[in-house]
Amino acid sequence: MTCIVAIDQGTTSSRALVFDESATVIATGQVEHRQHFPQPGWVEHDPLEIWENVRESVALALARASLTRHDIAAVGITNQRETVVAWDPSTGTPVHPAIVWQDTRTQPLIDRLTQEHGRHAFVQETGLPLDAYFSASKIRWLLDHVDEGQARAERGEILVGTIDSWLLWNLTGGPDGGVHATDVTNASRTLLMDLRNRQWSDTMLALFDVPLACLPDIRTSSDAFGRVSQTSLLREVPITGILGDQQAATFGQAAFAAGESKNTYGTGNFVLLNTGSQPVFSDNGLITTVAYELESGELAYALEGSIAVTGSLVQWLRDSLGIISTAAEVEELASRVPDSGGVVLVPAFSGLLAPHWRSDARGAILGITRFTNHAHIARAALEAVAWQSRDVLDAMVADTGTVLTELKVDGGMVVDDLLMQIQADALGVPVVRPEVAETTALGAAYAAGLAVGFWESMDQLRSLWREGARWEPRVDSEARERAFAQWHKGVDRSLGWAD
Ligand SMILES: Nc1ncnc2c1ncn2[C@@H]1O[C@H](COP(=O)(O)OP(=O)(O)O)[C@@H](O)[C@H]1O
Ligand SMILES: O=P(O)(O)OC[C@H](O)CO
Repeated sequence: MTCIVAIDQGTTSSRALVFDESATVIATGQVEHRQHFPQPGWVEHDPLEIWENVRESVALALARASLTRHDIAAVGITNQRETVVAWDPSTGTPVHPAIVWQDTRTQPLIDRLTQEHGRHAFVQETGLPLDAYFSASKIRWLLDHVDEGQARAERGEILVGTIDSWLLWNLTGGPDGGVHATDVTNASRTLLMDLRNRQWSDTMLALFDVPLACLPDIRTSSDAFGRVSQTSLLREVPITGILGDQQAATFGQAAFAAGESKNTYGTGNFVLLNTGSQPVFSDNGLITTVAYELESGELAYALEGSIAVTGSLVQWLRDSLGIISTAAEVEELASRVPDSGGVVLVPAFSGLLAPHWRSDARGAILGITRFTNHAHIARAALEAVAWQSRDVLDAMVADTGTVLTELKVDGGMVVDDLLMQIQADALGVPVVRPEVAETTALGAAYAAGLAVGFWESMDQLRSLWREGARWEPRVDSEARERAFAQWHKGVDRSLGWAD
């Protein structure tokens, strides 16, 4: 049997999935990595732990599928985006822990640049506002805090990249000829790429003083990136697909036409709307990004609403409040009550991203009475996931006039049937989950498979999409809008809390 391997390196775990030609998952391997919070607002990962976990998850998946490298036509990579790794190419040793997308340590630099230029000064160039979420300020911080960082980066003695580049370089041999490249979707999250020509922007490199010598080449998402090195289980297999995880999910959902969208529920939530071959800019707090570009010339941009805290809110209920012992228990706890009893939970743990973009917001639980119990808090947490998604989808409708008739969903949280019902109720349109909810990995597999002729066309990929489950809205519009207004009251209270 010939298959494709997709590596999905996410915020909480690394997965490897083996897909056959019908886009069915044959086997998976998954390994979680540690989250480091060395100071408030800081989030770090160990790049070597991630690389090791990727190797282990590939080994697990191949063993479970009883396959060897001879059965694998190509490898695709998809990854948590914006997270930055810097390493010494002579040894392959990271010069600092990875700075994760959620990390806000660079807020002072962003504040200074915003004062000087204005928050939206580079939106036409990059699609993005000046924000600590994106890679550029994290790269600047790394080069400032590593011994002789800037000088070594200028000489190419430090390489810098997002997680896809770190994995690609290691997979293709590391110090022995590793390829330093990235794809256009990952590059579009750095604040350093020119959105129109899809190459590093001189203006942005100068603004953040990032040397070109340390950065990867930007390639299309379905490209001949290199072959896996001799030391790997997958040796000689070509790596032919790379996409940032949210773009990969969009591709895996076959949202190939302008107006098609998806919402992925992972550590955070990310809604992407395909806007076609030209970038569309938002008046309502969304960002503009590249959805995909294929070697064949197919190019699509997207509007994106990025929500920082959704699945991680469930982790917080588990790890910090201790009101559940596994993530899955949130559904049972929340279903003990018919509603949140008037409680609104705004999970602005390090500010709010789309559509508010308020770094001064902080988390709030409002409306607590003597009647409130754990179940109400759990229910309010699920409602917060749904309302945050509604805020972003409303912004998309306002920006593009696209009418939402149903919402395609995927990601780790969509196994939660109660959450899916709450989401349908919050939107007033059906929520639809595909049979293969691992659309992130599937998108990377599709990109890799298209490049080697494993799949022939995007039409063929579209025909592989199969509906798995559907939730119809159950509340009337008056009740829905009343609850939504209550949510906004909570959001207003959370703003301006941090200095
Ligand atoms: N049954 C569940 N109900 C609600 N949330 C869940 C459930 N199972 C997992 N989660 C949440 O989903 C997230 C993991 O989703 P995943 O797509 O694997 O994330 P990532 O790609 O960001 O690593 C975790 O934050 C976890 O709290
Ligand atoms: O790893 P995930 O699924 O939480 O996705 C993270 C995003 O790519 C961050 O922008």
